[in-house]
Amino acid sequence: MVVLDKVGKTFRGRTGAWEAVRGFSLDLAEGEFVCLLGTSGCGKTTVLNMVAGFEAPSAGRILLDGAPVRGPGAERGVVFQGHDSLYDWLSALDNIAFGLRLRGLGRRQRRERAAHFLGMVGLGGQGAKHPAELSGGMKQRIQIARALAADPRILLMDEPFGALDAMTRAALQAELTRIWADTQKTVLFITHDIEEAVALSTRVAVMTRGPGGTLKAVVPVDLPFPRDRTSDGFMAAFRQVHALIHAEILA
Ligand SMILES: Nc1ncnc2c1ncn2[C@@H]1O[C@H](COP(=O)(O)OP(=O)(O)OP(=O)(O)O)[C@@H](O)[C@H]1O
Repeated sequence: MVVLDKVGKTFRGRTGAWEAVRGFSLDLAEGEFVCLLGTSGCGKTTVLNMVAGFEAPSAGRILLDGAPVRGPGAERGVVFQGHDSLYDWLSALDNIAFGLRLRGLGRRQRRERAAHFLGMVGLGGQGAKHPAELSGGMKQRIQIARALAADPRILLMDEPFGALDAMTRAALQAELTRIWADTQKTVLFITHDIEEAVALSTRVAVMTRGPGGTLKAVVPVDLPFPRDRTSDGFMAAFRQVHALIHAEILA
């Protein structure tokens, strides 16, 4: 479904050129949940932004259903870290419904659809609250609901749970697993957290450290959902990914 073929990205600015990503190749099949893991600054966000169509590769190509990505598109939904992208002056429900206007849905349909996804992220009945009245975890759920309501085939998530406390994070991980199982979306998910990557994904893609970050290894995680984090299989996958990352930290 998504093909990254020897993708590179060099940023050119006042301080000169910076090669963020080099020769990165990875294929995503429909319905897969792939976590992209790597040390800080290795180029994870740059890869995701290129798949999203926010940045153009400087080398290689990115294909979606066989056609080159030329910019953002409705079949790709993006969830960022933090919650700055919510509109403060709109209620939670209206934040979710906002993008649906572009899809030509009537007011009533938009609100019904928004309410459905509000329920899906566990916030049913709280749609009238404004962002200032919501906790960080709730705002993050609204962002996820908004992305899901637009019904993209591909979800691109850049450390969506990075700023959350451990308990909220675990709750949202469980919800995301359930939603993914229900909707069969294809997901590319960035995280720093090895346990999160092993808990959520069907494959963990580990990057080398930057500059010129590239794919180091892919670890398949062939364990049933929801995952038992204390099982031998989970521990074994964790150790495998940990060894790959640790080697990059020491490199
Ligand atoms: N617009 C830009 N202009 C110049 N350099 C950039 C730009 N965006 C990213 N970079 C550089 O590219 C490298 C990779 O950045 P990127 O944000 O992709 O890393 P990351 O792996 O997502 O990091 P983190 O885990 O810390 O968020 C960094 O060295 C960063 O400084």
